Amino acid sequence: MRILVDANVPGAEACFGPLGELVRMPGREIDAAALCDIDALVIRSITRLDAATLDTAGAQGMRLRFVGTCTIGTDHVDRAALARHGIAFASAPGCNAEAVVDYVLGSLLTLAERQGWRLSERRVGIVGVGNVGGRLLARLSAMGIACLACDPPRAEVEGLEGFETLETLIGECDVLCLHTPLVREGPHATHHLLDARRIAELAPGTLLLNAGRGDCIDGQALRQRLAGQGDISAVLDVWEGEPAIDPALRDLAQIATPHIAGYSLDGKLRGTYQIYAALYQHLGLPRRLGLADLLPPPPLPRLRLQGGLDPDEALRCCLRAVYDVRRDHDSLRRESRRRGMAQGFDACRANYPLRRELSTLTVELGDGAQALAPWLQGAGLSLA
Ligand SMILES: NC(=O)c1ccc[n+]([C@@H]2O[C@H](COP(=O)([O-])OP(=O)(O)OC[C@H]3O[C@@H](n4cnc5c(N)ncnc54)[C@H](O)[C@@H]3O)[C@@H](O)[C@H]2O)c1
Ligand SMILES: O=C(O)[C@H](O)[C@H](O)COP(=O)(O)O
Repeated sequence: MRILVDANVPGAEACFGPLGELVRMPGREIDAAALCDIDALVIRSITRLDAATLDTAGAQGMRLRFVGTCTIGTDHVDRAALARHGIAFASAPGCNAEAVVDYVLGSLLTLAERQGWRLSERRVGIVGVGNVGGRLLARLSAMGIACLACDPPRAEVEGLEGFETLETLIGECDVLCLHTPLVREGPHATHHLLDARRIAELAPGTLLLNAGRGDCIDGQALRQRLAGQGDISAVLDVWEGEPAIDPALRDLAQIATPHIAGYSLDGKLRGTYQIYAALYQHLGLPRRLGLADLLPPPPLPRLRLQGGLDPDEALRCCLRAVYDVRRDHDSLRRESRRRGMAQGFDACRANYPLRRELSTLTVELGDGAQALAPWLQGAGLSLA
């Protein structure tokens, strides 16, 4: 059996090596020709598998029978075309959701520090309350932070209680976090969900964060609002036109990162493992590995806090000990200036440094720090 795996999929040798010949390729280079002499394909979100690519490969005698994407998002794959060619498909729901929540908390605490506000005093609107948004809602609520949730597809099925409209969130929240998939058609389409009209409605002082998909925001309208009035802030991890993103928007965003919100080692290995499990099931083979076999111990397992820090400062210390979002902002700026936008964007992702999730850190609370326990635990830290 021949398996083609994106070069940016960790744990691939252990998971897929025993099945046969493993071929590695940069995800953006996987095209119809690459699909012709393989039996299984393991990708990430940068490989576009559209009908034209599959039809071209099909006409050349493709024998591909399984495609797995080690990602949450699936908008890069035409699932109907895969089905038409008789190819099984699996994705990795929720695999890196905790990492995205770490990213959101780190970004909010960084802007709180720069702009002089406290996280506990903000009201946060969450748009898209699935694996990512749901975990964000759970962590912020456990910290006692006021949240409003907007998820019309869920509200339709579960009832309106607990859900607000996007207009309410825009009118009432200081922070708006977008965690929606990219859906181009239908009653709940998310393409330009934040369009020019909604961007104009954001109150001065609003912080807009997008870690869903770039096309969920009209980037040109956001750039105009940031450049013109300069009275709102943006944290952007995802962009229209990746990897050749708009340099002006990058410069105007308070935090600008190269689609790495979910890039913890834990999240990536969970994704690999979910696809490993799906492929073995597809082949009717028993699994020999557990996720714990893939995950190394964290480099920083424990930290001790004494009294004296306020809650935001204490959480910032713990978060930055594990993951500092400012590093990713700086590396996008540096690499895109050095190599050009598209190559710099991809270089940051291909050479991404080791990052673990917040939950891998256990915090000991010393004298005077005990009162921080609910806040830190709510944020996702383990307490000794
Ligand atoms: N930046 C990153 O690194 C990163 C990492 C993981 C996921 N993502 C993106 O985030 C998206 C969400 O991830 P998830 O794991 O929470 O997915 P999910 O499918 O578990 O949840 C998505 C939620 O969005 C809701 N939704 C759909 N249309 C909506 C609309 N018009 N308005 C409001 N809500 C709507 C759905 O009902 C669902 O509850 C993914 O599809 C992916 O594109 C990005
Ligand atoms: O959908 C996802 O899971 C994320 O967007 C994913 O982490 C993005 O990483 P990529 O697949 O682009 O390497």
